[in-house]
Amino acid sequence: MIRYLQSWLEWLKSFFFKREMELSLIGLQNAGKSSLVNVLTTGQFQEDMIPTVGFNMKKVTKGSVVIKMWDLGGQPRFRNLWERYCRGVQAIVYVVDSSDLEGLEVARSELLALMDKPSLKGIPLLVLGNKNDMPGAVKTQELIDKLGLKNLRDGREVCVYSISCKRQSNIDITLDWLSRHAKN
Ligand SMILES: Nc1nc2c(ncn2[C@@H]2O[C@H](COP(=O)(O)OP(=O)(O)OP(=O)(O)O)[C@@H](O)[C@H]2O)c(=O)[nH]1
Ligand SMILES: [Mg+2]
Repeated sequence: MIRYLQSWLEWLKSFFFKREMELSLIGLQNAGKSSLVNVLTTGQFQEDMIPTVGFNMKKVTKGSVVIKMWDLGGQPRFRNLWERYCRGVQAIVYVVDSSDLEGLEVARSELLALMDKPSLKGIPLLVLGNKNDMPGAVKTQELIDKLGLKNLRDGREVCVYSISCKRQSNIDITLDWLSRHAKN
């Protein structure tokens, strides 16, 4: 009876007291940022996506947490926006196409340059190796090495997951990680 009452109170609390978090999704063009936003907000994956021009904003609610997501364009001409949209967020989500070996080199240099900005010091980083459904996609450990993530762990929380928006694999742990980083 007490357990029932406790869970009911939890539910009531989550209904009335929502916490908000803001995050930015960045990464090269074609990595799957907008696909991830779609999967998180609608549960649907689409093959035919339109490249993001500038940025979009979407919200998703997980329990008592409202997650506000800035989805940035990854083409070279939009990358100068990344820093501005990462300032002050609770988490930065860096999406890479883990099946694009040539792209990983550029993904690495863009990420390291961004993480070097003093304005983004200490902001937790979640790296998502997307498209793990593709043949030849690199595994988590290889992604850590190829992106030079060990160099970033100094004073910043860094987490890496291998995901697929298409197969919707590891989307649940991604959402859990995000909601854990909401401000109290
Ligand atoms: N096989 C596979 N394809 C995916 C996956 N996620 C996304 N894609 C495809 O990758 C392409 C690019 O996806 P987007 O979500 O538009 O990529 P983006 O990172 O938002 O690209 P920009 O907006 O240009 O920065 C689309 O054709 C998607 O269908 C995945 O997990 N597996
Ligand atoms: Mg996009």
